[in-house]
Amino acid sequence: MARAAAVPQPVVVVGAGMVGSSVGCALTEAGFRVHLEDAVPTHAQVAASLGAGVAEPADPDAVGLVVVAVPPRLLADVVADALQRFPRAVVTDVGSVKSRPLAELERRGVDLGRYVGSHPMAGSHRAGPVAADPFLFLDRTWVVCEHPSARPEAVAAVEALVQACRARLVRMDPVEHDAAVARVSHLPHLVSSLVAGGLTDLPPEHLALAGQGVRDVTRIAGGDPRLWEQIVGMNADVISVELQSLQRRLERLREAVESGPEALVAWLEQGREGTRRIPGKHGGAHTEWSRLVVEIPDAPNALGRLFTDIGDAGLNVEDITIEHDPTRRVGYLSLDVEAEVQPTLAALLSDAGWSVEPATD
Ligand SMILES: NC(=O)c1ccc[n+]([C@@H]2O[C@H](COP(=O)([O-])OP(=O)(O)OC[C@H]3O[C@@H](n4cnc5c(N)ncnc54)[C@H](O)[C@@H]3O)[C@@H](O)[C@H]2O)c1
Ligand SMILES: O=C(O)C(=O)C[C@]1(C(=O)O)C=C[C@@H](O)C=C1
Repeated sequence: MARAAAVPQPVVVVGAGMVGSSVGCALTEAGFRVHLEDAVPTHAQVAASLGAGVAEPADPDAVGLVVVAVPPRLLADVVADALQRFPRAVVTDVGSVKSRPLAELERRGVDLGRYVGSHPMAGSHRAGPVAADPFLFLDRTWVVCEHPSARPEAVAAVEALVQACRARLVRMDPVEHDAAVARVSHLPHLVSSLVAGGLTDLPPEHLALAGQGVRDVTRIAGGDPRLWEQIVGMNADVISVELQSLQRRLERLREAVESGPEALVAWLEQGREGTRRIPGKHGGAHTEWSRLVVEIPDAPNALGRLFTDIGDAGLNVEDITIEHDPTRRVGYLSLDVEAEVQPTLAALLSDAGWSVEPATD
């Protein structure tokens, strides 16, 4: 694989959890030397065993780049410590909030010439090194938050990191970043938690009716509460204003529900318009895929045979998800494809003996 220019090596990742290990895997895959550190030594060892780098310490004077991937409230401490321990290294962090850690470092009078914060807009509700994914950042947005004291070579090194992880670089000032993520990441998480929390007192026979809709709305609520408390707490001022605005909109929504179809349709239209304004996951225009669901029998190599048949069809599959039916010994593979491709792929897979259904969700 081609090596991206100018990531200063070796790289140290401090915090070998989900994001840190994924950075380690992506950089190792791209040919860079990575050393892993974690307050919990087994995390660094597990990450190393998954291909994220080595768990041995680096020579501090030789280190070119440090990527800090610890929980948000620890960012300022760990960044300050890294700037001291690695005297020649550029230091970045991947924290979900950018203004508060920077302000804290400035307040302490730390020389920030070698520090530039950043934030990959890719993640998961899973935590720890076992969730490491070398492709986590592929074509995803990664924000680099320059600040007035940052040296140009430090900015260039962090931008090279983004490139090496094959992400899409976006430059943004830390305050604007925090305002943007409050609306596109933090508020959605809180609303997801609110909806999911409302399910806890439902009787099992009502929960048995749960379809894909509630699963889509609540997936992110499965994230680590200790991590999300820190993300939300570090951006609380902005999020508080967002919540007040949500509260007013909820009140108007209630009035619309009570007042009849016209007003409610306007709300639902606006919601649909919002979904269309979200760019595709990989930065392209929003696309509505058509979905096919294929039943996978509980038989040796069934999945392997299915992938071979999909490959033989020669058609582009945009996304896949696999689910298991706990009551029958089968799984379901959902294939997202362009609408015009769906009937052809359905016919080819049916001809190959698969049970195929179109899906509307
Ligand atoms: N979860 C996401 O989807 C996501 C996405 C982008 C960015 N982030 C940000 O990335 C950072 C890490 O999040 P994560 O999801 O990887 O969490 P995680 O819990 O999977 O990993 C955090 C790791 O940091 C380690 N750690 C804690 N204190 C430490 C210290 N003082 N020194 C060294 N290691 C220490 C923990 O042991 C753990 O292995 C957070 O700042 C988060 O805001 C998270
Ligand atoms: O995919 C998820 O599970 C996420 O929540 C990832 C997500 C987000 O997109 O909001 C969450 C927090 C991070 O700071 C960046 C990315």
